[in-house]
Amino acid sequence: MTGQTTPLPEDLYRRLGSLPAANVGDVLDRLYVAEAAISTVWKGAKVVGPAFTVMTAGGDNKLIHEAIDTAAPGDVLVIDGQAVTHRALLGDLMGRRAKARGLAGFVVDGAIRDADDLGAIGFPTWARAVTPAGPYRNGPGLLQVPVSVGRVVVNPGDVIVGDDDGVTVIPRHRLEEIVAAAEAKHAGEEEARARIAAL
Ligand SMILES: O=C([O-])CC(=O)C(=O)O
Ligand SMILES: [Mg+2]
Repeated sequence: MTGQTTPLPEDLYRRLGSLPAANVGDVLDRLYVAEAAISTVWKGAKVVGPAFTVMTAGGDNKLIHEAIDTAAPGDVLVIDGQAVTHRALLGDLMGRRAKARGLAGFVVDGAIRDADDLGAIGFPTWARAVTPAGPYRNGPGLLQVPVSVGRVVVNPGDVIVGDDDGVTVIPRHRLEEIVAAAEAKHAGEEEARARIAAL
């Protein structure tokens, strides 16, 4: 199955782009937040976009190459690498191809390499580990199936919100409700900041 993801309504990109992943997680009852090991490989990365999912055998990136070629602009590749960290599933060359295709970022339950170069090209990437050891490219793997990343189930089209704190996953059918609730939560925190500053 390689079905295309549905882009988000434009205003939701803007609204989610100004919300911390933490506040989005808060209004999901603090569930749907990838465990801490799934962390940004360069500081300042931020992503919002629909998940294009990849399940791959540990240490093998054959299906990630296919995903880079077939995902839609704006998609976040969410890669279930079985939490294997002794081989990097991708690096800056794949990041450059993904960026050239207009993809929005990588979230990898596995390892990556070339972390500094991914930062230099500004391609948002979260991963469990960084290692210089390269991948194999034999398969197997699957595209656009439910996957697990950082102990959270991600379905194709779920909405990924990633920042310096980590990655939160919004189930697609709850998108509008969760964005509105997270905005209220964020506004409440901004008020608290102002109150504290005035003490
Ligand atoms: O060699 C690979 O398959 C992964 C890699 O380092 C790159 O994409 O730069
Ligand atoms: Mg490389």
